[in-house]
Amino acid sequence: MGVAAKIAPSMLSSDFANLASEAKRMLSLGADWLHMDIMDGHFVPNLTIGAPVIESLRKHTTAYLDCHLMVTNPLDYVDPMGKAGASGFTFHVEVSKENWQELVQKIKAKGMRPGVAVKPGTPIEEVYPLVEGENPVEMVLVMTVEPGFGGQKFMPETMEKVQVLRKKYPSLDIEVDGGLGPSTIDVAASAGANCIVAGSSVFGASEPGQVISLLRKSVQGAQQNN
Ligand SMILES: O=C(CO)[C@@H](O)[C@H](O)COP(=O)(O)O
Ligand SMILES: [Fe+2]
Repeated sequence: MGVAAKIAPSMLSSDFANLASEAKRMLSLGADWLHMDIMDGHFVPNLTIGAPVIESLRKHTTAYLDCHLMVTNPLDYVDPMGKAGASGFTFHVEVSKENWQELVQKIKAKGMRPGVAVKPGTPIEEVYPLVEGENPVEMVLVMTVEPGFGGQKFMPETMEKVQVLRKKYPSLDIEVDGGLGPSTIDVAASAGANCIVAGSSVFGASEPGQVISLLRKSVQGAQQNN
C-alpha cells in the first residue's frame, strides 16, 4: 500500500469559456483533483488565469483545486488565492529561496495545502529543507517539462528526481506534471509518483474517462510491485 493515487486533469487544456462544465465533466469521469495552472507572463512566458477565475470556479464545485503557481512573487498570491477558494498552493522553489518559511506558514494559515515545485533543471536537493523543516510542505511537484505550456514532450531524465524523493520520503505526495499520458505514465508511476497531472492526453482523448482510469491503474500497479 502506497500513498493514494490522485489523478488531476490540467484545466489548461480545457475550454476556458466553459470551465465549470469542463471541471464537472472531469470529476464525473473519475478525476480526483482539478489542476489549475496560474501563470504570470514573467516566471514563464505565458499568461493564464488568477484568483478571480478560481473564485468563479469555486462557486460551481467543492472539488480539490490543485493550484500550481508559476509566478515570480508567490507571496502576493497567497491571500487572493486563499479567499478565492484554492485547496492546494504549490509555489516554485526557484523563486522562494529567501521566503519559503513565511510562504508555507501563510499558505497554511489561509487553509490551503502547501506544495513546492521544481523545474527540470533545478536540483532536487533544493526541496529537502522544505520537506524536512518544522513547518513542512505537503507535496513536491516535479516538473516533467519546462513550465509554461501544455502539450509538451515528457522529459524522462526528470524521473531520477522522483526516484530519489520516493526513496527518501515514502509517504510524501509526489506530483508529476507535463507530458503525462498512456505512453509515459508507467515510468513515472514506477519511479514513485502518486499525483498525476495530465492535460492534453486527457482532454485530447476520445474517451477521457478511460485515460483517467488507466493513469490510476498504473500508479496502483506500480505501488503493488514495490
Ligand atoms: O504546469 C503545466 C505547464 O506549465 C502543466 O500543468 C501542463 O498544463 C500540463 O499539460 P500536459 O503536458 O499534460 O498537456
Ligand atoms: Fe501545472
